[in-house]
Amino acid sequence: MFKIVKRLIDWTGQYKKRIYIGFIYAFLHSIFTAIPIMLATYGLSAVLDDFNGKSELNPATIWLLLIAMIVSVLGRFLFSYLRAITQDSVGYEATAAERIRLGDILKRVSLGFFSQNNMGKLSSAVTTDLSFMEMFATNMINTVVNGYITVIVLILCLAFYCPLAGFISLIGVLLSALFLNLLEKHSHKNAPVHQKAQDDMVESSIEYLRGMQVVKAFKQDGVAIEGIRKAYSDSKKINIKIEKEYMPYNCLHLFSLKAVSIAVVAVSAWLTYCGSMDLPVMLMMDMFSFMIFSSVEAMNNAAHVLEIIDATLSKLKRIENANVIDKDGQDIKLKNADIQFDNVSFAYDEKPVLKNVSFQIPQGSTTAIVGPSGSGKTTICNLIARFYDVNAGTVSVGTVDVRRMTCDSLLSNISMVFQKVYLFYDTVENNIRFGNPAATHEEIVEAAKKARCHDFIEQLPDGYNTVIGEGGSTLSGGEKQRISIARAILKNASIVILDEATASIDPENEHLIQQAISELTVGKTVIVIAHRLATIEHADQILVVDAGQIVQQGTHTELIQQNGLYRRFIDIREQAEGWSIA
Ligand SMILES: Nc1ncnc2c1ncn2[C@@H]1O[C@H](COP(=O)(O)OP(=O)(O)OP(=O)(O)O)[C@@H](O)[C@H]1O
Repeated sequence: MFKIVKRLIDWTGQYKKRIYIGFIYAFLHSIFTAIPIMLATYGLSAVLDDFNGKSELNPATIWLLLIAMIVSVLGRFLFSYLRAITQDSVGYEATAAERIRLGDILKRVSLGFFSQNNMGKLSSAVTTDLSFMEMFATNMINTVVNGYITVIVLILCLAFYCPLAGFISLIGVLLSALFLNLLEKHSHKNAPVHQKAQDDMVESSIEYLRGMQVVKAFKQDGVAIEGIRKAYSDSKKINIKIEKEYMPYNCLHLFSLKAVSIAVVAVSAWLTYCGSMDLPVMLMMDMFSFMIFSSVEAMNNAAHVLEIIDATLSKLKRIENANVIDKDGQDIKLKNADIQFDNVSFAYDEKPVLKNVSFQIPQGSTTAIVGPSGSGKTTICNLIARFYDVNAGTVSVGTVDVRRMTCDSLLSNISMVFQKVYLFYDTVENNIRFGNPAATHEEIVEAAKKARCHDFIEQLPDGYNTVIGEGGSTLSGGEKQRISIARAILKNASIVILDEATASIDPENEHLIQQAISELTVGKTVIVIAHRLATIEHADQILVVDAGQIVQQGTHTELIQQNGLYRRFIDIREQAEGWSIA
């Protein structure tokens, strides 16, 4: 238990000092808890001695005792308050710091990390797991450490009056610690199972909500909800099993404490009966015996919760230890926006995708990438942005190997417009500002005008302050696309990577999107995964990708004359668009 508490204290990092100062306040609080009882005992003895004629009671002594009792009760509240304000907010602060740390790490890992780690696990780590830490981290430190500080102080006070009672109490605490240890062993075994059930529940719920459109369209709610039902039922079964296993040790722990309380009462009564203990001291012992263990009684929950915290800390550590791809990277200011692939080979895990790919893209030119589905077009773009690291060869941007740069410094040179646009649950203005957090309202409006979205934004109920549904659910596909272009325009990066929409967009929307793209790409180095004939035809260079290799490279005029994949591709596109090249 103390090992986990130590781990928890280390986790609080820069706030550790406040936890230790809190322990001092907890110690003083315990002393001030014992003092009023001891003063009351002294007062009662003095009253009884006076009553029995042994010694005369001085009224000043009574007043002094009363004042001392008031001071010690006030002291008790003061130190309780000081401990709370010093320790209790540490959980919130350490959790906030951990959230920022994880966010920063997840931003810098390879995208492959997200395929290897399921979303349920990652989502519950940054949501439920950290909320759990937020609520229980300092609470548990307080329960365990401050609880034992209190019990030790009270046992010492007890031993001062009656060493035998102090010794019995110590045995009680040791016995309870033994049962807590057994309880902990069970919780240790169950904590990862409990956590997995929790992750499965989060993952199946996310999956169900994400796939709601498909569920509705195919009327398959029964099939879709099957996974959730199983996850919820497994979690229920595991929690009941944990509870059942926990009960016997919990009962033994509480029984040992209660039995010792009764033993202390019995010993003090017997000693009083034999004449070796005064009546007031016996009353004090009885009082102590019922309050001495209250701080240790709650340890059963702490032992169980600490095991879950231990498993959570291990999970957070695994994420923190994820391979950050730019840990040796430097902030480099690029001299130009040339892009170069030298013999690049790349595989997703074991699956080879690109083989010895080499090409050059001069600054300010437009390169169209075409090829069959699954040939590796998106992968090439992902490697320019270093979403993954190459297995062999070099990707250079501005003549610098991308591995020499930090992700932030590389990506500050690149704007990406994806087919699948993601908008955040936030205002339209903040969604556009994502391209440049320092942008003013006027700059945002300017970018929105260039991206042809100003007019429809003005029509929204709160204009630029309208909150967009999660993922952009309250906007049309074309509107979302133009907002993402406005973001890219605002970023004003020298390299633009575009994935042209394949889904059919109505002519009006397509026209507006093309105008927005023209505004975005003017004077930039452009790499476009092209589907429209007009884009392909006007490109300075076309890369034809097939099965992870560049099979043809040149301008439209050069490639159309060759009897290769490009010619066949153009024939198909012409038929699809109803075009004909003379
Ligand atoms: N994250 C991933 N993990 C494993 N394999 C992947 C991953 N992403 C893509 N692939 C595989 O790599 C290959 C190339 O994919 P890529 O997305 O680059 O093709 P593409 O040419 O852009 O296809 P499309 O035109 O259909 O978008 C495909 O076989 C695909 O299944």
